[in-house]
Amino acid sequence: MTPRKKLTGLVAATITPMTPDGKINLSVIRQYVDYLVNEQNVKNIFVNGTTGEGLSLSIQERKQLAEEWVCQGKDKLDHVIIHVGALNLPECQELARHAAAIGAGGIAVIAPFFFKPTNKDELVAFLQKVALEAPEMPFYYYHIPPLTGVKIRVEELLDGIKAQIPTFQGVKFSDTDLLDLAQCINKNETGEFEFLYGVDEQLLGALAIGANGAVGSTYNYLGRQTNLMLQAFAKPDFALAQQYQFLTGEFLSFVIKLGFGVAQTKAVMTFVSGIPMGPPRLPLVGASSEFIAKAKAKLDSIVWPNGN
Ligand SMILES: CC(=O)N[C@H](C=O)[C@@H](O)[C@H](O)[C@H](O)CO
Ligand SMILES: CC(=O)C(=O)O
Repeated sequence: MTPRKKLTGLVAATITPMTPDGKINLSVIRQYVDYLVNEQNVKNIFVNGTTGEGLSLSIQERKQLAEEWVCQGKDKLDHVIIHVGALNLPECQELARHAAAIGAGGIAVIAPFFFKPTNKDELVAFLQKVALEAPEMPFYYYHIPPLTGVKIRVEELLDGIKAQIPTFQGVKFSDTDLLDLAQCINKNETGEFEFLYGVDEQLLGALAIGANGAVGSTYNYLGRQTNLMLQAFAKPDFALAQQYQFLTGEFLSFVIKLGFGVAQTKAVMTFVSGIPMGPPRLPLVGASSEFIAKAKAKLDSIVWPNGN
């Protein structure tokens, strides 16, 4: 495998822009890439995941999106990771081969969540079959038990993983179990793997435990401020880092009380960036105008440290 730049810092879980009549809207992706790089200082993306409604898209749509993101991200983005998870193995494998063919920077796979793996060996067997289809691509396991219901601890999964999945590169860890994360990081003594945290509300806690970076939906529109939190943490200026986490948390706890998911994320990104993200796809339904007005007023009311 060719040497690659380590994946650290922020990764935006991209939204899938849609037209008012519900088709994927590739035409704004170029602008979206420029916005992330220039306005949010975010140079890594995670495509077709939860935020991207990846599991609500057809295989054809997922391929078109992956191609467009890779193409528009060329020479602008550092890492383009494509989520290729699905409920059936042949589709995962097809998407993995496709990601490799178009020159993506890595692939990620969620645990299948209709028929679920019941133990580590079953999960690894599934992941291995996908990884083998893209033998040159860094492979990430996407751990998101609140959505998959697959609660197999990542720490357990890591044992002997390299022997089974030689391309294994790390985990997108979207769970609040910081004990599991800590034990993963403790096992990763040589630093060969990357642990990217996925609960944006408590990233600072995960950084203290040793997470290498973060993948999340909020880095689409709060990437700039979260980058300042990462800088403050690295300095270290913990008081300043806490200020940023408290303030992003203030916004998130406000919108979570109103009901917050991918549909609302699309609306927030639309008013913050000015790029039309369009409606979500059923079963998700669009955010109400009341939600949008309240969320916008809340975000506008936040006073960031040093005016940043
Ligand atoms: C369930 C879900 O979508 N999780 C995202 C990433 O994994 C997060 O980025 C959240 O959207 C974010 O933490 C806001 O709750
Ligand atoms: C949030 C996240 O990482 C995803 O959309 O998959």
